Amino acid sequence: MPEQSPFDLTEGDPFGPHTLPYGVFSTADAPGLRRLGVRYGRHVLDLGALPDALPDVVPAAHAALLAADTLNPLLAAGRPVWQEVHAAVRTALTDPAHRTTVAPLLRPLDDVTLHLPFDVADYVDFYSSEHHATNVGRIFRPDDAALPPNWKHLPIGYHGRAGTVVVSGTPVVRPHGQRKAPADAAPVFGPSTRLDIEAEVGFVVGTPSTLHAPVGLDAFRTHVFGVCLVNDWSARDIQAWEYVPLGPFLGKSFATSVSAWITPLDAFDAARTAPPARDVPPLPYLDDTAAEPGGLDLRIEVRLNGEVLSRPPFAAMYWTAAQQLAHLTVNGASLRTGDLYASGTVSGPEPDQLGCLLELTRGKGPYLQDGDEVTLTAWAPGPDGVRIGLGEVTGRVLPALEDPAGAPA
Ligand SMILES: O=C(O)/C=C/C(=O)CC(=O)CC(=O)O
Ligand SMILES: [Ca+2]
Ligand SMILES: [Mg+2]
Repeated sequence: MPEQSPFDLTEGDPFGPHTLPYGVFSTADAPGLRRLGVRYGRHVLDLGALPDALPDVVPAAHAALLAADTLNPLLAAGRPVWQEVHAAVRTALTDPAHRTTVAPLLRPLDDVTLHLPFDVADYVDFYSSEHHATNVGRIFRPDDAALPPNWKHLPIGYHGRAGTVVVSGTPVVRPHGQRKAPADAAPVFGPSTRLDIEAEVGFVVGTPSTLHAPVGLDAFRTHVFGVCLVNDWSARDIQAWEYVPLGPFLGKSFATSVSAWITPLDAFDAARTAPPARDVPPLPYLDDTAAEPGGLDLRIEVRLNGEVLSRPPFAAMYWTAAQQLAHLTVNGASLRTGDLYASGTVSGPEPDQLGCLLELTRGKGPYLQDGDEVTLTAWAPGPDGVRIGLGEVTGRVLPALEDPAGAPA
């Protein structure tokens, strides 16, 4: 069989010219050298080499951004530059006149190592699925109303730990911590026995904002560069004991996995959809009734050791990413390039649409075992019936370390 050209994508490939996600890669011949890349089919375009190869297509002014070893300089450059770079990449990959020049810059995906694509500044996690919040409320707080009284007035969130955001493929060591079941007399310390996943979608901030200048709903596209997949690993036993009254802490800060590819926001224009009807009118800064549809029709799939566990529908999220950003900054807090905020666990109304094991097993387990591998994938409808792939976020659970907090010798 003749070798297939990297430009001839398989029919229905979700990484065609309408997707073009950005990442960071290295190759075996220079493992210490990280380079920006764009995924095209089963190949990665070496972005750093593009300005020299195609000076008439890529503005020379962008050469330094593209030669960086992380996406942050490109993220910081702002939306007009994102659009210029995108247009140049698309031309490079789709105009047959450039094939001979571009072909040597395409590396087979199987030959590269993918890295965390951006330096994460702040990390925030929301709680914006009504189905998830209702289910978790019933399990964690059976004597209270399932949704707290503030839930339909603001997108609840908490600040997570940016330094432990890891790229897809990074193993996750089972964390140690304190836990105490209601019937226990005292807490015990040890490896989590209720390690869980949370299937989420992440939004990556490019353009920073200034202190005291809230980012309104209409400025979402100015600031948000793109979308990734997130697995917010959660130790339910640690979480249940520690979270009152300040919220999640060590039960979630040990690792948060993100996909290696960040897909530009504009790739999801055909996937925009109206969010569910809000039965409580939001305050003006969150009122999106006059705005462009803020929901996104992303179809997520959760697999445990290869077997499909559920298919959470992102279109069912109550609060949108634009509302989350407006809320995140309404007190005057500023955004930094590389801020990551995640949607919160995505769950739909059906039993096979739940985004975590806590819900899938109604709080009874089983939870993750050592050696288990969890993979989230997703796609969205694109123009003309094509699929926009979000890649995957995968991670395997490694056994807990031996007594990491043992008494000093
Ligand atoms: O309701 C709670 O006490 C806790 C909920 C979560 O663990 C969810 C969380 O991290 C936010 C989310 O992913 O929706
Ligand atoms: Ca979460
Ligand atoms: Mg986490």
